[in-house]
Amino acid sequence: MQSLSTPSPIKSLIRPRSRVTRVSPNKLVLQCIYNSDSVSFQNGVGLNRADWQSSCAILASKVVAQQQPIDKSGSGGDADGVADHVAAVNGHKTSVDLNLVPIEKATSNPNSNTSIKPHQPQKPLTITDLCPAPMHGSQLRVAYQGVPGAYSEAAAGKAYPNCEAIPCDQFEVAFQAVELWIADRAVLPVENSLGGSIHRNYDLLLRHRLHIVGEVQLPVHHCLLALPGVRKEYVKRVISHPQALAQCELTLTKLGLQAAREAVDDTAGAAEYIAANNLRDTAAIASARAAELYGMQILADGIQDDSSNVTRFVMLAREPIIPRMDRPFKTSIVFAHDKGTSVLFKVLSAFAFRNISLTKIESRPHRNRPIRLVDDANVGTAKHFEYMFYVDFEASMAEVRAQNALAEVQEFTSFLRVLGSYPMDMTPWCPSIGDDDEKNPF
Ligand SMILES: O=C(O)C(=O)C[C@]1(C(=O)O)C=C[C@@H](O)C=C1
Repeated sequence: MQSLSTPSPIKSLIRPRSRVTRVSPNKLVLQCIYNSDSVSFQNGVGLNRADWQSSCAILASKVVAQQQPIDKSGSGGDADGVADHVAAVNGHKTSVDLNLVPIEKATSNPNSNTSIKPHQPQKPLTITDLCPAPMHGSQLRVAYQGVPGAYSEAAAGKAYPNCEAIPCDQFEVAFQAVELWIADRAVLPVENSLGGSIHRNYDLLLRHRLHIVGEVQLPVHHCLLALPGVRKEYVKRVISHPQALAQCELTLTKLGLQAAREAVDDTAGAAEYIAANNLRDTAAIASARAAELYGMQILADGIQDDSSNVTRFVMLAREPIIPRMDRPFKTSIVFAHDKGTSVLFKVLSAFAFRNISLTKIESRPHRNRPIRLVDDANVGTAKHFEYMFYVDFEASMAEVRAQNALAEVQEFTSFLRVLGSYPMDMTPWCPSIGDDDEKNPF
């Protein structure tokens, strides 16, 4: 991954949340080259960061004006029959546009670096052209939440080696950066083996229209950082991302720290904050890379409560990938039902009957209708909480059994969306260094 000299993250001033719309490929005017010191747009005009941010806001508002509403007629072209099926289940056949190479627009938009020059020979599209899967190219811009040194930055580098990692100050901004073509992908955490689900990202997956195109699992090895010369006994406060605090809770207690815990936006941001404010009574939980970047010393190494601490990140793109069957795939869906949780057993049985393993199930409040009143003449009125259910299962949407399972699920549910069908992260398991055999599992 290209190393960044600590650029500050994109702030949430980009624009209000994106509507269900799609920016067409010729809106690449929004593509910015984001450097550590200054940012220049494709036309070469140099800008400082403040200019860049306000330019983003202006450009963003232009894009909103130019965006086309989603074609609800179902006439959008999909890459093949499988993608057709996915889109149909999604209930929004809009996203895959075969016109990936805007040939006609080449002459009308000379500034666009994506247009094919008229004299270039035209190569036929191949399966790779249709698949916005990892390009491993140096130009791929990948949005993550946090500042350099955050685990999310490392996850972006693992998912897309040689990418240009773009820091964002909030998860939502990372979604927006992709929707606005400021970034090509976002890499965001969804769950940790100790801390559990990152609920915010589950909610955002539903509110935005990005597609999961991959996953990456990152072993998370935490360090306790303080300014050089600070001893453990001086530490009165430990600050970090809430997930990191949760992942180190037992060890912090064992270290005998008499310190209050305080949550901040990200682990590396905590280190940066201590360094910037010369806080000699405060320590951060963050990575060894954050220590290096912000001139901190490592007071304790490997302080996660379990050496096999791992965070799962999803890779998000504007377009889905075409599901395949030549390697293990996972599919993520979200569904709800008017009649509430009673449908859950039926839905899950659609997978069980086909021998499809579930790898994850999560429920979140149904934002549009959080409470359902159930009247019973004899007993009175009961209030049931309503949920959205998120399920990951081990099959590709290219498999008939997965298509049949989803067809059945669709019958049982009032809402169903396929968030993505994508290759499973099969990288060999390598837990953090350290032996936690003696640690209490509870
Ligand atoms: O704060 C960071 O460094 C992050 O990348 C965020 C985050 C998370 O949200 O879970 C990522 C991995 C670790 O689990 C701890 C924190």
